[in-house]
Amino acid sequence: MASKLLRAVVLGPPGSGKGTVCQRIAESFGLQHLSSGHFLRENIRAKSEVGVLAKQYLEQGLLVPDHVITSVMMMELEKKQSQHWLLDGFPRTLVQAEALDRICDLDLVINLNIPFETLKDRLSARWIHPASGRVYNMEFNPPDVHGIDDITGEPLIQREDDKPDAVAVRLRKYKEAAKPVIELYKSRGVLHSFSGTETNKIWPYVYTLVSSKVRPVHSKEAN
Ligand SMILES: Nc1ccn([C@@H]2O[C@H](COP(=O)(O)OP(=O)(O)OP(=O)(O)O)[C@@H](O)[C@H]2O)c(=O)n1
Ligand SMILES: Nc1nc2c(ncn2[C@@H]2O[C@H](COP(=O)(O)OP(=O)(O)O)[C@@H](O)[C@H]2O)c(=O)[nH]1
Repeated sequence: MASKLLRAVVLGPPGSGKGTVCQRIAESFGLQHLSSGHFLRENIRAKSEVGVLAKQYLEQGLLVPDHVITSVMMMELEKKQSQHWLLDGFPRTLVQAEALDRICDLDLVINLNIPFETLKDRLSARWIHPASGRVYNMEFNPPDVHGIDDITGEPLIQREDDKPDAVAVRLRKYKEAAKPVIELYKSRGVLHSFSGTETNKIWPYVYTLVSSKVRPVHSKEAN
């Protein structure tokens, strides 16, 4: 199998399971999972310059300006040059995709196609542990103790932008912005789309696809 470092992206609307799928890929293949939303929320908590600027956009379910998120991601990617990585939530627009093009050639783009009603239901039941970015769902993967993070014992919160009004705006904006990005990757032959309402059913196909590019951490072959 090629030893080239994997450069992969997971695309999909809010609630489509990007974070869930990326976490599984990261664990199974030892890849770095880089979530743009998580970096932005960390900056907001730290009240950094980027965080202060980004806060107003996230609260309204809007995208932060391209140059802001691009500079955050380029800084993070620079630190990970010698590792396999997987991007979650970036690129979100054609301008962001073009910026990413300037620093790497993508090997794989995974596109999650999930019905609108399913997205709305999932987001209203999503709870997160803000410090780590761990994601729970009151039906799909509830915490051991209601409202409490399994690992740290700290309280879980619901994101402001998971409230119904913000969700509708986010989903509409996603469609508009993502269309040219999906077209670009399709035209390059790197796009792989997966449709369905359950992550557990999509996951085996994603696993097989990623296995064709990187060796799983726990496979017999790897031991
Ligand atoms: N390239 C990006 C990525 C994220 N965001 C902002 O960060 C928020 C949260 O991003 P993320 O965690 O990726 O969330 P969504 O995909 O919107 O939802 P999710 O966790 O639900 O993927 C977005 O709504 C948006 O305001 C952005 O402006 N530009
Ligand atoms: N009911 C259900 N919830 C899921 C499924 N897959 C993921 N989730 C939950 O749906 C929410 C959105 O998933 P997440 O991975 O955060 O999606 P993202 O917004 O695309 O990153 C989270 O609360 C997940 O725990 C699934 O197959 N069924």
